[in-house]
Amino acid sequence: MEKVKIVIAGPRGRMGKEAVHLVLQSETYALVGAVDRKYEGFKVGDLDGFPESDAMIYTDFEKCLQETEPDVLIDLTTPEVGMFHTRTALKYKVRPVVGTTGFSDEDLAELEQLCSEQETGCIIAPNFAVGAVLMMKFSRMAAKYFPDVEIIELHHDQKLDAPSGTAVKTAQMIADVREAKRQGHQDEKETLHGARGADYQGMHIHSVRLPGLIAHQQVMFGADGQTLTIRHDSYHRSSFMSGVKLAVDTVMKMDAFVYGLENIIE
Ligand SMILES: NC(=O)C1=CN([C@@H]2O[C@H](COP(=O)(O)OP(=O)(O)OC[C@H]3O[C@@H](n4cnc5c(N)ncnc54)[C@H](OP(=O)(O)O)[C@@H]3O)[C@@H](O)[C@H]2O)C=CC1
Ligand SMILES: O=C(O)C1=N[C@H](C(=O)O)C[C@H](O)C1
Repeated sequence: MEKVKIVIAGPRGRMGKEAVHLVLQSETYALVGAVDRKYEGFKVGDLDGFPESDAMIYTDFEKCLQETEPDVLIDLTTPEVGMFHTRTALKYKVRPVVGTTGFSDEDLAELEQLCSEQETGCIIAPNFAVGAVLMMKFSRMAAKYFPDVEIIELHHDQKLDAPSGTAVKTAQMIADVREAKRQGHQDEKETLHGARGADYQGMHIHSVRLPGLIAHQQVMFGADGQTLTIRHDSYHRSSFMSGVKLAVDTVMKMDAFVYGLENIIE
C-alpha cells in the first residue's frame, strides 16, 4: 500500500512537533516536507529534538508543494499563514487538514467554495481532541433544554487568538438549536469593560490565559434551581493526535469541505 505523503506547516510549534512525531511513527504516512519560516534547506531531522528524517524544510510553500507533491497538508501555524497555506494547497489539489484556529466566517466560506471548485477534500478542525468534540456535541444537546449558557475557555498564555476556535465552534453548535437570546439582566451594565466577556448571539464567552494551562473549556448551563457544567481538559498535546490521524485518513477518502470533527466522528 502506498503511504500517504504529508507536508507539515509549523513543525517547530507546540502542535507541529507532536504532528511530526505522529507522522514519523506511522507506518502508513510519509513525511515528505515541512514548511517553516526559517531553516530553508535543512532537514527535519537536523532540528533539535526531532527524530531522524530526510524531509526537507521549505520557507516557500509553493516550492514545497511543487517539489514534494504531497497528498495532505497538515497546518498548525497562525490564522493568516494558515489561510494562505490552505488556499494554496487547494489550488494544487493537495488536501488540507487544518488545526490552526482564528479563521473568520468569510475565510471558511472562501475555502468551502474553493474546495468544491477543486473537488478536493479539506478538513478544518478547531479541536482534534475526541473529548473536546464530545463536549461540544453534549453542549449542543443540553442547549435544547438550557438556553442560558456561558462558555469559559482556559488556555496557556502563548495563545494568539481569543476566543479559542473551540469556544467559537461550541457557540456555533449551540446556536444551531438555541434561538438568539440576550442573557443576564436587561439593565445589566459593565462597570469594567469586558467583564461579561464576548457576546455570541447573547451567549457570553470568557477567555482565561495563564501559564501552566494547556487547553480547557467548560460550558455552564443554568435554569431554575439548577446548573449543568460540561467540561473538557487537554493536559497534553498528545490528546489531539488521534483526531489528526482520523482527519488525515478521512480527508484521503473525500472531496468535500468539513468544518469540525463532529461531522466525521460517529
Ligand atoms: N485544532 C486543534 O486541536 C488545535 C489547534 N491549535 C491551533 O494550532 C495553531 C498552532 O498552535 P501552537 O502549536 O500552540 O502554536 P505555536 O506558536 O507553538 O506554533 C506555530 C508555529 O507556526 C510557525 N509559523 C509562523 N509563521 C509561519 C510561516 N509563515 N510559515 C511556517 N510556519 C510559520 C511558528 O514559527 P515561529 O516559532 O518562528 O513563530 C511556530 O513554529 C494555533 O492556531 C492553535 O490555536 C492548537 C492546539 C490544538
Ligand atoms: O492554541 C491552543 O492551544 C488550542 N487551540 C485550539 C482552539 O483555539 O480551540 C484547540 C485547543 O483548544 C488548543
